[in-house]
Amino acid sequence: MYRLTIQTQFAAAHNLVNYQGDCENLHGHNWKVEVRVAARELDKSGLGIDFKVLKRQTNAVLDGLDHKYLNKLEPFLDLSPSSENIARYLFEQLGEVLNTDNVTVEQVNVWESDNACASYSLD
Ligand SMILES: Nc1nc2c(c(=O)[nH]1)N=C([C@H](O)[C@H](O)COP(=O)(O)OP(=O)(O)OP(=O)(O)O)CN2
Ligand SMILES: [Zn+2]
Repeated sequence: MYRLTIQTQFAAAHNLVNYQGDCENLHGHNWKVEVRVAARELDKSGLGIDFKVLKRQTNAVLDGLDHKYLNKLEPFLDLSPSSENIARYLFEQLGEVLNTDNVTVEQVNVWESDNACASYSLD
């Protein structure tokens, strides 16, 4: 099995729901996003999936979050937009566009800061 990872980022505002502390107030982050996929086989170019495709599809999903107030977006109307829930949302959205017989989205890591990351994965 081959494993490929890309990194990208988005900026957005949010506030944690049902949370007591500073983070219940509106604030923002520059989230770094890492997407890891597994590929069973390589194509004739030796690629599991083109990094360009992986980045383009990821950025297309992130465009829906970039420079938005996450709490006001449909996926987070009834769900606190924590990094954990953002990671799961991205995992599910990316699975819909990237999963094939050959490629499987395995893990999404969402870095809220340089030292805090939440992940969602297959198991
Ligand atoms: N498990 C999680 N914990 C927290 C999340 C989260 O998404 N998942 N999010 C937050 C807040 O979004 C908050 O913005 C982060 O606050 P904090 O960790 O305090 O960030 P700081 O940069 O202020 O870190 P310090 O090291 O405390 O200065 C909170 N927790
Ligand atoms: Zn925050």
